[in-house]
Amino acid sequence: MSEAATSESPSRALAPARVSVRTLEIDDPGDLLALLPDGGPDTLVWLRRDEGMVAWGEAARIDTRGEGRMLTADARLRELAAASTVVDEVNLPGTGLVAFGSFAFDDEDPSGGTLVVPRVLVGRRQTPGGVRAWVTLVDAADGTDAGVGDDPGVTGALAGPRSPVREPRDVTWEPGAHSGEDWMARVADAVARIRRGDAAKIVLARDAVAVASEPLDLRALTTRFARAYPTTWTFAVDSLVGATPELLVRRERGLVASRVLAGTIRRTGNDEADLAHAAALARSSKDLEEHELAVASLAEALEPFVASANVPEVPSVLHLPNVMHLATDVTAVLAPGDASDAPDRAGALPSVLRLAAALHPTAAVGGTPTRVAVSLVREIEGMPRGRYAGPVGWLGADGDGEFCIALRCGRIESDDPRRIRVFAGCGIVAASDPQSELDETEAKFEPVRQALR
Ligand SMILES: C=C(O[C@@H]1C=C(C(=O)O)C=C[C@H]1O)C(=O)O
Repeated sequence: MSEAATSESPSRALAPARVSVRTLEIDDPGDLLALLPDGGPDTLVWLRRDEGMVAWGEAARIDTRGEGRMLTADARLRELAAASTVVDEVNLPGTGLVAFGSFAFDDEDPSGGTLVVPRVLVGRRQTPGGVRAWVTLVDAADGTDAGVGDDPGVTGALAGPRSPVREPRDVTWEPGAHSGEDWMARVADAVARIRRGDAAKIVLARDAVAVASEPLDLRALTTRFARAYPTTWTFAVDSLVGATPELLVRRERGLVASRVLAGTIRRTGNDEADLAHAAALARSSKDLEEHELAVASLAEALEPFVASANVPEVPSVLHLPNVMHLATDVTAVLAPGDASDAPDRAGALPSVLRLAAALHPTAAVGGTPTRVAVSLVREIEGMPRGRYAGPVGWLGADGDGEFCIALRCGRIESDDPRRIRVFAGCGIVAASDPQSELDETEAKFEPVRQALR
């Protein structure tokens, strides 16, 4: 889609015309989550295996809606970056001007999408030479001082006042849009449509609402996610919080990577039995078929952007504490964009957000074929997904960054932050059994349930 077409999508940009950004190297602060001053809605987290970023405050915010929500946001961020002053003394992925983003699954969803440029960001990353850490301060004002002249900004950012972390208390659960019985009837409906030949795969999700006695603290939730699921991406962006195992796309210096997951079994807690189940999963024709559909659709969507791609022929089994998934890690080398695609971007590499826009929705969260499956999801699921199953992640002004698929997550309600709506879904194919799919959603709710316990 051209930039001209995307600019028609209704959007609201609260971004100032420019910002002033400065990144400085700091000593390794260790636990990044411990630096967050409070756990309120402006908390931003992107963390995996103790590496990543935490951030807070809003120096700039870009809200978009509609089909072009990601491309519009990408273009707005580029405009902001072009007008801004950036002093980056570290030059690693995640330094300089960085925005965190989250986007709705469905083009028509009123929750649209958001990019936030935080006021303060602290990051840490393993490099061949050891851990490197940095702080980025962003000034929304038009001045040139990012507030770090004599370092009081950095000191203030790292040692400022912190409110006590509020652990979630007295959490009760309310049913979501549909009862378990009702949802299984919807799965049976999807299976019937698939057997009739309407689609090959339809991903159906369900929701539930947890209510705590006090406003939920994003520091408490992300700390629990990061501890229990260190190999997944723990995130908090625009009140969407979770721990997702699925990388939609990473762009780093001309290389792209994506991790396709499809095909799932629940873990039993008995390692020996789980190993046998993992072997069975790797041979299960239902799961392999579901997985192949997902890999093929990702490779096809990536194709126009890359010079070469490596797509393993056989999936591996990803072990998580709650479930195991069939997984395929796809890697590729990007090719510069051509003028017919985006005239202003001829010769430039597509940003990670542009790639995310092209890949979303994958078969892992929509189905196959994409268009038909997404309209069947809308019709059969009967529930707004909001930001669940949409892209969530971050990007830098240079277009590098990471977007995952927002799974194993929930969104804290803005008008009542004691409440969080959580989601889980599964790929339905011709051989799916409604009760097993319901059990699978229960296993996928587990990370959020555990974080709220
Ligand atoms: C849709 C979800 O998970 C997706 C569906 C899977 C499946 O059907 O096997 C596996 C991983 C994810 O790609 C979810 O967790 O909500």
